Amino acid sequence: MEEYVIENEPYYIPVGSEVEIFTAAYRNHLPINLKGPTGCGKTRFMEYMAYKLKRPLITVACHEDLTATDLVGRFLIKGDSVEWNDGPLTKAVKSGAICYLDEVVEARKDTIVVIHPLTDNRRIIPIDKLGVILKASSEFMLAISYNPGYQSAVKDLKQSTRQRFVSIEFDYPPTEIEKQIVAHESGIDDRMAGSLVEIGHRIRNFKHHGLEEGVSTRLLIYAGKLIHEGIEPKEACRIAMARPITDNPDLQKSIDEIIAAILE
Ligand SMILES: Nc1ncnc2c1ncn2[C@@H]1O[C@H](COP(=O)(O)OP(=O)(O)OP(=O)(O)O)[C@@H](O)[C@H]1O
Repeated sequence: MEEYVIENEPYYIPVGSEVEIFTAAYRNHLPINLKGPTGCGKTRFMEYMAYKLKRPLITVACHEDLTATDLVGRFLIKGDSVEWNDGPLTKAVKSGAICYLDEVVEARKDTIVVIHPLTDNRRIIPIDKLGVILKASSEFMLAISYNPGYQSAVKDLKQSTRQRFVSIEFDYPPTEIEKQIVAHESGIDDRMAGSLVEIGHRIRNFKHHGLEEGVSTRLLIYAGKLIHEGIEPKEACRIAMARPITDNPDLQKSIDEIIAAILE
């Protein structure tokens, strides 16, 4: 399990009472759903909490081909024999790790059903292929993340799944905290970090004018890193912010204008 242990404290600035809420949920065996846009700090928060609670963290990036077998485990042929291999969820259940299913709506419906008996007071996982039912270690926790921005009728969590989790809502950090994060993570000075955050805010306002999602804290950090390496700031913002978030030339042009105005 050593590979899943987080040895050094991850850099994380709390933005509200999420640390206390997560801790209370953990102590009470409540599964947690982190809701929020991409790149706003959910994964970093999970790493931080796993470190604080001294639990290994097993992260699974969910996708549409992810099967229940991928999570639970499978038999693999090894030489002349067949060996059972625990999947990430089973590993976490046995060892008392925190299992984090990132972007859980991407997973197939039958995959999501596997987590149901683990998220009520039974806290069990049936392993059909072995004919056993495992009871989760008392330190085990299940967390999922979910981006409500991409919500569609086809890709949504069923109420029977949703109502098994307590939810913490995440959003881009408030201005002062986001500045601190961008400066810390990219190495640029506070003034430049302030400008990047301001550009970020202006771009986020476009969300109601055709932009699917605002620019993430992650992208602000990317822009900062490029600037720190010596890339001209306006160019860095264009390639780390304007280009990634939209292919629409009109929107890109408007964003380029914002960048030019702020980085005069
Ligand atoms: N409160 C915070 N404290 C410290 N760093 C933060 C915070 N919020 C965001 N960050 C920074 O933003 C970056 C992006 O966050 P993260 O990777 O956690 O996003 P995410 O919400 O998990 O995105 P996705 O849903 O796409 O996986 C992190 O690498 C981290 O540097």
